Amino acid sequence: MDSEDHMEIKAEAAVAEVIDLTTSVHSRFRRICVFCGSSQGKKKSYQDAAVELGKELVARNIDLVYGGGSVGLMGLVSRAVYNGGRHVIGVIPKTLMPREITGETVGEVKPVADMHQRKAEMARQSDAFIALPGGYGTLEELLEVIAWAQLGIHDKPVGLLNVDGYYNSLLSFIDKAVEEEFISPTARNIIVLAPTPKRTAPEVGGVLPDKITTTTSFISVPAYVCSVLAQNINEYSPGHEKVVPKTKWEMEQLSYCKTCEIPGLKEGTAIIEAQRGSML
Ligand SMILES: C/C(=C\CNc1ncnc2c1ncn2[C@@H]1O[C@H](COP(=O)(O)O)[C@@H](O)[C@H]1O)CO
Repeated sequence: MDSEDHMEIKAEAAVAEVIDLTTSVHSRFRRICVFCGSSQGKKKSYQDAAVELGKELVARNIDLVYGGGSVGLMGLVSRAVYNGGRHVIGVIPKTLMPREITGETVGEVKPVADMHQRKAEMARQSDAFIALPGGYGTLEELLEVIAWAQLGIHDKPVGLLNVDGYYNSLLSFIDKAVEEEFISPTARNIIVLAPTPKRTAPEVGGVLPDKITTTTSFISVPAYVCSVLAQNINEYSPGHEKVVPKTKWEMEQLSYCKTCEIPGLKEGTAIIEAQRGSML
């Protein structure tokens, strides 16, 4: 047995131990919203991470909120949670509902009018967010919940599962924005953690780092990373300053009456969306 094999066995034992420990951990979250690709991505590690994240949620008795459908990583994570016996809520805009677009959704389907409502509903339903690799849709969803956290619209943790360094360039960009003083250093920490699973980490051999940082290296075992991610978002408390307190959003969210179903209101009249702030 060469030293690499030996290392791998040690790491697998460590993973087993971590999973064992975490299955008995009770999360403060009941539901987590996962943003991820409607495609599966090129590397198997992306797909493995989706399945492992789903299993980790099950192990922690956490239900899933996601964008509905069975395509890509969305399908993998939702089936892993559903097959593990947890509740799955898929929030789908009516226009995406035809089966040939999204595939067969497992669990509960919440139809919504459009993409804006979908994001609001996914946020309302969840206690935390985790992004896996994905494309434009995932990026948009991820950046919106980060921006909302910065503004104080919600104070829910946002986790990033940086599988195989997929998000390294985004993280470098964010670091650049901090350096150039467009993002405050404290707002940088809205992203709870960014593990980089990499098969290069003898230092991991059975030892759990307290916190994962962007530079932490990992043996490429998504289960381990998912487990630590779940633990770290569980411990998150917002450290950044809030521009507008949540209570103010609750008071001042405006929307415009489109259907005019409210007696005495003219179509297009601004109304206070009383529910919205309290939903988030
Ligand atoms: C256009 C494609 C598939 C369409 N099917 C989708 N079904 C449900 N939700 C979707 C779909 N495509 C995008 N989404 C949402 O965006 C996120 C993923 O987008 P990405 O661009 O693939 O990262 C996902 O979280 C959904 O909310 C074929 O791609």
